[in-house]
Amino acid sequence: MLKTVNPTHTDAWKSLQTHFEDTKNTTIKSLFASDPMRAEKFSLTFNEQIFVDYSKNRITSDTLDKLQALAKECGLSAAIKSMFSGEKINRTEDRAVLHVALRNLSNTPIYVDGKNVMDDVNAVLAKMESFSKRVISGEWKGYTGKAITDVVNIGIGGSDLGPFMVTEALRPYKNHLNMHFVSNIDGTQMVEVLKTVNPETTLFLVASKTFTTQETMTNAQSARDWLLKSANDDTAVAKHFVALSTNTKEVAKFGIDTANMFEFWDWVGGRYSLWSAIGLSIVLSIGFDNFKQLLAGAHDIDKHFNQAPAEQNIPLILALINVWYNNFYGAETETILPYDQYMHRFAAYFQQGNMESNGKYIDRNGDRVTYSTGPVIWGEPGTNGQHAFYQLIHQGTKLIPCDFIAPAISHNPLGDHHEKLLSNFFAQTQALAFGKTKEEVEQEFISAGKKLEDITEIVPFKVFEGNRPTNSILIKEMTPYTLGALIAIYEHKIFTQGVIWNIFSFDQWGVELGKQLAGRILPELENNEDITSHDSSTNGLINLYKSWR
Ligand SMILES: O=P(O)(O)OC[C@H]1O[C@H](O)[C@@H](O)[C@@H](O)[C@@H]1O
Repeated sequence: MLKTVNPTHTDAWKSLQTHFEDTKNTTIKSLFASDPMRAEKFSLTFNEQIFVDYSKNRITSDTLDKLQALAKECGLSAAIKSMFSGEKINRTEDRAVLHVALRNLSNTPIYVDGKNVMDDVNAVLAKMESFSKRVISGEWKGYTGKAITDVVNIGIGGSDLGPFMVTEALRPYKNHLNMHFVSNIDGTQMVEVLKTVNPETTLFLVASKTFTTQETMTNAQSARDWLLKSANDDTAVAKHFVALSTNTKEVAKFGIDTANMFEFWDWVGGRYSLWSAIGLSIVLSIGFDNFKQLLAGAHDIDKHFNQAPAEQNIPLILALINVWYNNFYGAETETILPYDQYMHRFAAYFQQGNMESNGKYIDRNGDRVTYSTGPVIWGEPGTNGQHAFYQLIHQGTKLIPCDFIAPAISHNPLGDHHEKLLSNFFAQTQALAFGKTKEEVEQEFISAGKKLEDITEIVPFKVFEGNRPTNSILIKEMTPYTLGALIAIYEHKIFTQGVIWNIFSFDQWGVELGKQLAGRILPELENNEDITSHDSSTNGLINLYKSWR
């Protein structure tokens, strides 16, 4: 069972507070100087393929022990058991949280309401496999008898970000099918995609857990109209539209044959759904065997998270380190910085994963929390970020813990590009941790033939105080397996933090109010009447829009 514990009332929290006061002036530099074994002590390897170095943090063994005690007092072990055993831990929606069942390749039974969910999971996987084989081989034909060349995934949020991020990250594994993703209600995105595809050879995947999301339904309707303009025959829809959803009724209502529906279940959260039928675009892009490798990587992390001792548990340690910065140092944000162009959507993916999960101010008792919860997540691929926002990370006034991620082996070994890329990956965490002292700056000037009296004014600007915390995650090669594992590491990090912060990580009520208000405003935009029903700002904006359109 999920215990509800106010983390700030635990003994561990109090002890961490004292520990923080005692150690807050210790620098990463001094921690390295006092322990030649530090990097070895503060790093872990997963399956000889993912190496996590967390030594460049403002932590000691003592810090980690106290953070581990906090996780324990907050009931983490029991919470993990509750999730994996299908308990309804998403209490505000009365649902189990079982993305782990979707990749449970061990096939051990997992029960929800007395039913083993693995039967349904395996049946849908088999359906995805046979369907994808038919599409990839060209056996599945469009309405004029031609094979499919283009796949358009229509979905938003969790029904877009995961599949798009993964298909991009695994581009080296992709087949001949051209993949497109349309999420935005802005007609521009759909129009631009439709310009590049042929109705005779395009397959649309309508991806929506609820099948009621305004953006997705509007985009799907426009795509359907576009197809029928060419096909002139309703039966073409069955050859060009499939649905990925939990809502059979709405799928049928939309006019998609439920035989072409790939089902998933209410115990799959949208932002955790890339492992489900929502991953069909991934399967079509890289083939079922590669998709299974993605599941295998995640499943192996599930086992690791469940079984590895606390001091060797990668998701747990990463979660604890960021609780330390978030709740004791007052850090507000975290960056994810992949040194891999294929992973250009990875930070965006975990922006939803993390911020929709842990962006909550109500605790599990329904009370307002008195401490900071989920951080702001942001990031861009290196080295682009270096030439954009790293200035602030190096010399700004804010503490920004960073995760650096890079593959050791490149899929595109072009000249010395990868060595150059990785030299930046190594250099940045070094610069952030150790900085550059006044003396070092002066020495550099002197070596370049300058006189001390001529440079005193410029010196302060060139000093880097360092002590900026980072994790380095070095991946042997970005494969479906290692990507699956990496995603699952971040998922379990989010879960762990949600347990410590005593919040419900698997609902998302915060997205509802805006939707509700947009629903009220939409009919007001249909005429040219002056609007007076809102506050003066909203009225003014609507009325100006109406006069300008
Ligand atoms: O898959 P759906 O039902 O279309 O939802 C799409 C998105 O809608 C909302 O913004 C939230 O509920 C997200 O978690 C979800 O991913």
